[in-house]
Amino acid sequence: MRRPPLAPTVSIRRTFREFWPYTRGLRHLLVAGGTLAIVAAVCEVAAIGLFGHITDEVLSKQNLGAFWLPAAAWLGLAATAGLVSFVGSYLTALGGERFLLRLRDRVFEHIQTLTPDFFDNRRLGDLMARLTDDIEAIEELIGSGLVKLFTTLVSVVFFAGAAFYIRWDLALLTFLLVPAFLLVAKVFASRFRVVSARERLSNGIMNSVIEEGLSNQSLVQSYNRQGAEAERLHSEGDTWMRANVAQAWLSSLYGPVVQVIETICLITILGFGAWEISSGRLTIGGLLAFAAYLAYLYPAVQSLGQIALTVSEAAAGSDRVIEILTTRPAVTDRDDAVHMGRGRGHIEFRGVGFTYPNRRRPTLRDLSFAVEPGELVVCTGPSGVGKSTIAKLLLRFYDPTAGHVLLDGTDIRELSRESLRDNITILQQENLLFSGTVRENIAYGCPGADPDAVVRAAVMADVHDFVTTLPLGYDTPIGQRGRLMSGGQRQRIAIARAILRDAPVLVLDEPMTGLDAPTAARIMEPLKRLMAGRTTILITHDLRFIPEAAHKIVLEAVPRRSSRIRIKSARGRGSAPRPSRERVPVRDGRTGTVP
Ligand SMILES: Nc1ncnc2c1ncn2[C@@H]1O[C@H](COP(=O)(O)OP(=O)(O)OP(=O)(O)O)[C@@H](O)[C@H]1O
Repeated sequence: MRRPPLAPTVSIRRTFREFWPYTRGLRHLLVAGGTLAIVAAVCEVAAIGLFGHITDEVLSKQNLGAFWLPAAAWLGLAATAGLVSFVGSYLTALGGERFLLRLRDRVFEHIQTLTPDFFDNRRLGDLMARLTDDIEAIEELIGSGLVKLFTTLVSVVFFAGAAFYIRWDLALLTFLLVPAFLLVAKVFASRFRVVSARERLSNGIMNSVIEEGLSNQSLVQSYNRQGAEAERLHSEGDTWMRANVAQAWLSSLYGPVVQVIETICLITILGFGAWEISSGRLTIGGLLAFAAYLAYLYPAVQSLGQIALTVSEAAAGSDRVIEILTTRPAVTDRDDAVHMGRGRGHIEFRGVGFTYPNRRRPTLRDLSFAVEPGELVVCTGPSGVGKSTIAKLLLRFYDPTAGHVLLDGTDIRELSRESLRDNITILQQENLLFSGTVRENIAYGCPGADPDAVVRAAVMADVHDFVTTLPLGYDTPIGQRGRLMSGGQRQRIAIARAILRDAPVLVLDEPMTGLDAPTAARIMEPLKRLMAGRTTILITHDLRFIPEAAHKIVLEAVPRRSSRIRIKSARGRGSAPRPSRERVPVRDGRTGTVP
């Protein structure tokens, strides 16, 4: 399988510009967290000062009387530092988690504005990884990461300031080695970003393999493909492992490299300090306090470098989230889109042509037909000729590349998608149910529906008697995608949902697919009740149960680059066209028209 490319790299500045607005209303938490962390650092600086004082005034002079006051002050500082760092960490975590929640909501909201084409061209597991792991990585950059960066920087300034205060010349000597830290951090961070991008991609692919493997378990087991699936996961897991090992290699190497630089610094300081003490220019307490400040300072400098690695990792995640956020929906509402109320249900396709994105050959060309309010039209024709595409155009999952689709005489591009879709109910080939209860699934299109209305819809859909036999009746869970139900039961629950929704236009896309003849015949009764009084486009191969009075649209694939449409009476194959419409010659290619 072809591996998808890495998401385009985005600069850190752009990442901040993109995600910083999401911290609005949370910044006070982050600022409070940062401020408290600074207070904790100040307490630590002061505590180290007291340590130096105790060494010089108590230990060197063997004066126990001078011990108690600084010891009590030290204890007080330690308690204050503990308390403020606890509250600070909590507030930072609170701000970070709220940021995460907000960002995930936003990305999910955005994803739901994208047309089905976006999902058809991507793997679900990868999208899930972007909505979970990658978003968490961004939080580590913008939320808690920013606070950590700020507090670490402030700690560096404090400890360095304290070290300068004790001995500026020693401190200066120490600081000569700081550029070495920065250089190492820079080299590691750039390598880390490349490796992290690969790891993120690999994580997405591995999630996809798990998601596909688990959701298709019945297919996997019935085709004895368990070994192949395990192999597929192993192979992706292996790629992911390699990326992780490369990450671990870099971050493990980073520690010792920095440690060596740190040790060089400490030895230099101690040597220089010993010389200063022997010549009487520095006390032991002064040297110990100085060394203690350095012991705090170096880890802070080191964690600045570590933050650079975290930033690289987070940037790889944010590239993938920004890639989604910058994807524009193929179909949008116009600024002046009309919000129509309940329509009459007159449908017209006028000279419609359509080519799927990334396809060169058109699926529909110059297609015209009209359906009167309340009328049933059956759309039939060979597989792959474009029948379901008609439903997608009607719902504005795509816009036609030529011509117009009209609802009650208005081009549907002029309507808001929400109001258009409120007027249309689609019953798809594969019944899409959620893993809630029977009641939740029936009421899916009508949240808050009256329980009696749910039961009435179930009665009309011929599913009520069955539901009453379930252990919890309407509150019985139907399993993942309704898999605890039979195909016919799923279909009837979907019909009840459509009845409850009560839209004037109905699109039935192969409602009999996968059902045997008796089940299909049984479904036909509730379907007729559903269709009564609604404009219905029934897409089907199965003409056995087509109502007598139905008119037919036959999409025909004509040899070489054309297909044509005919409208016939449903009473017999090849019978005369409807009186109000006439067949016209096939025009330029794939489809012909009946205007
Ligand atoms: N998202 C898509 N991207 C690209 N091509 C697509 C997409 N969906 C469908 N097609 C192509 O468009 C053509 C028409 O598909 P459509 O699903 O409308 O056919 P159909 O007549 O409903 O077929 P069937 O009866 O088998 O369901 C097919 O050749 C199909 O491969």
